[in-house]
Amino acid sequence: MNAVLTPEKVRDGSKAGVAIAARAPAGIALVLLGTGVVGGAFLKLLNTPVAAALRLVGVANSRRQQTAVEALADRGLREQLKRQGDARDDVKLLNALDASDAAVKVIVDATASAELAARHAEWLARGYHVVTANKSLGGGELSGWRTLQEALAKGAHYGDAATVGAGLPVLSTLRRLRACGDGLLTLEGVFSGSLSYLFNQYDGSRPFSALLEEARQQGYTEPDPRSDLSGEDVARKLLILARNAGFALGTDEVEVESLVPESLRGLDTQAFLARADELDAPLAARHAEAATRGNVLRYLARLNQRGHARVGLVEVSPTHPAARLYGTDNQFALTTTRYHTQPLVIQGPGAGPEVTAQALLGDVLALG
Ligand SMILES: NC(=O)C1=CN([C@@H]2O[C@H](COP(=O)(O)OP(=O)(O)OC[C@H]3O[C@@H](n4cnc5c(N)ncnc54)[C@H](OP(=O)(O)O)[C@@H]3O)[C@@H](O)[C@H]2O)C=CC1
Ligand SMILES: N[C@@H](CC=O)C(=O)O
Repeated sequence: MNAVLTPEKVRDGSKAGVAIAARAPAGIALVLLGTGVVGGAFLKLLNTPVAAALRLVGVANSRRQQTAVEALADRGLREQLKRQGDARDDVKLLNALDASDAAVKVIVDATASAELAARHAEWLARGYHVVTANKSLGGGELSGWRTLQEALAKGAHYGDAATVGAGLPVLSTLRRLRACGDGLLTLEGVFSGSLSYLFNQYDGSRPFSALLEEARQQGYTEPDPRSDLSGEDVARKLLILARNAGFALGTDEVEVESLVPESLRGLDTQAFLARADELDAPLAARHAEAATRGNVLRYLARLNQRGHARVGLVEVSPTHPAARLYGTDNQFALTTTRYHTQPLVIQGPGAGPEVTAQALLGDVLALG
């Protein structure tokens, strides 16, 4: 993420929402669910020339929504929505999409809501396209994944580039290899931008919780950072990749190591954040232990050839590829039937508002 677009600036809405709706003609009409870190950055992109053929006809946060043309064109749309707008009502929001004369109608999900993700397949079946940063369907229960596949088999489009690597070309590569008859053998790497940011920097000199707060401020973490620290978000990405490679894994088939102590698990998000310093001592001990052997800690995801999947904290030597990452770098090493001597490696920033919003925009534009 660059220095200009902090979540605070995204959250204050001053940078987003400039005359988005008032342009014509629109080839693609869309509604946006979620105006947080990613949704706010997406609104900014809608104001750039590449989005000229897109028409925003509705936008919603968790409490309010807006479908009025003048309001959607307001410079401070995102901020305005915090104070005013209609009560949340998906039916009314989708009516706005139906009322549009655009040939292509898209629902963009920039939330982390499992309830909304559970509706993706239904929306696809009704003829809308769905573009999502929300991993809860693709990386959730296998039954949901199967329902999604049924909807896709009928020709609907599901833009999910943002769900893995914040838009790094991982899913597209995997699908392309598969379409060419190449099979995934193993998959390994760092699939979390926030955990990468944390462990790339953590050397024991600053409390882990201070780094976590930095990651949160930069917009790298999930709305509740325990989704990252628990390994849940990494497990979702591993499931999305594995399923796209043909491994129909259930959520209970991924071994997940959580970094969240038992005492911090049952709290609401604010209470957890207030006690985040309780993460410090256990991680300092893990770090010191690894350091005695000259090693470092990295949170890795692995899928082996037998379909065994694990995500967790691993001690690696400083020469390990995952030990040489920077910032929010993700790393995906794909060993396949044709890339078997050396893996195909995809690496780059794997979290942050701008790259993630760009992944959403790319998926929307691909529908045109
Ligand atoms: N941050 C990143 O780097 C990346 C994030 N993602 C994914 O993007 C998604 C959003 O993340 P992020 O922007 O960081 O999260 P935020 O918490 O910043 O934003 C979430 C937004 O979703 C809104 N929301 C929640 N429930 C609903 C609902 N039922 N209807 C409409 N809006 C709702 C929230 O509303 P309110 O404002 O009222 O709280 C908020 O505006 C997550 O699924 C995340 O995994 C994916 C790749 C990278
Ligand atoms: N919280 C996630 C954001 C992208 O999915 C991460 O840290 O990778």
